[in-house]
Amino acid sequence: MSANDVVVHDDEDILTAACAARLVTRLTDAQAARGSASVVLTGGGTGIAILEQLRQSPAKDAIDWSRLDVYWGDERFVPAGDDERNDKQAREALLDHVGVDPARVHPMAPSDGEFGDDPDAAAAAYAGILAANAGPEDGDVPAFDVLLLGLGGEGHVASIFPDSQAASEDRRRVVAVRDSPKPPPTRISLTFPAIRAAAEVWLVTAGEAKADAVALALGGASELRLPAAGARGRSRTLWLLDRAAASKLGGLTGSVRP
Ligand SMILES: O=C(O)[C@H](O)[C@@H](O)[C@H](O)[C@H](O)COP(=O)(O)O
Repeated sequence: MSANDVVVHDDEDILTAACAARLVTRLTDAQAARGSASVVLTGGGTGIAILEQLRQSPAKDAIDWSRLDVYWGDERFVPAGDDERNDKQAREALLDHVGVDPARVHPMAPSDGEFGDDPDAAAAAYAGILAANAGPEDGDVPAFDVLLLGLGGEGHVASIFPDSQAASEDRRRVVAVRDSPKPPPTRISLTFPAIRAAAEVWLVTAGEAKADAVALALGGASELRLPAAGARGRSRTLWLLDRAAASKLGGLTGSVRP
């Protein structure tokens, strides 16, 4: 497992702008090397702010959007047009404004879609989409170039909440989540085995309300109690924080191996 690299920025605006700039570099490098790239998006205020920063950046035109696969790490299981949908928010913030290939944008199913109100069927279908897009050496999940995660104050990532079934799932790559403590209650989420298929995992968060979770995760908390601790990329795990979120790290930045 990769060590945790920690980078701290002054405030949330600089954090999200710098993260958007990193995405340009990471995705253009992957496209130069292999012809295409893949990214896994997250919901939440910080995750969507990164996409807005990217939309506003002239450097976004360096990405060949038609050769990018877009996935989601989790989704709120609500109807297609609902403003709560992570994919709707991502489209409004960025995807509707760039030349993505609709066939390469892979949203999780809504609650009024082909699987009706059955999140287990929708989760299983998404696992099928991941498997269908995995390369010959990838197993059943693509080796995503970068997987973005926001962070909850109690340490959740994607829709993997503390002490939940999703946090201890070691077989299925995508699961339905019910009774989520963060509304809406029903969600679909990648599990740790799917998250860890990514080459790089970037945990991006801002604000004092996240400081305890950041310090505990980087201090070696268990992934069952504090799911952020279990989110690791194969070659890199990068924590991108603002000063407030990093305020309980005791100045610890750089490479941290709990
Ligand atoms: O759909 C969601 O709600 C998320 O994907 C969730 O994991 C989110 O990223 C965190 O809760 C952080 O959200 P904030 O950035 O708004 O704090």
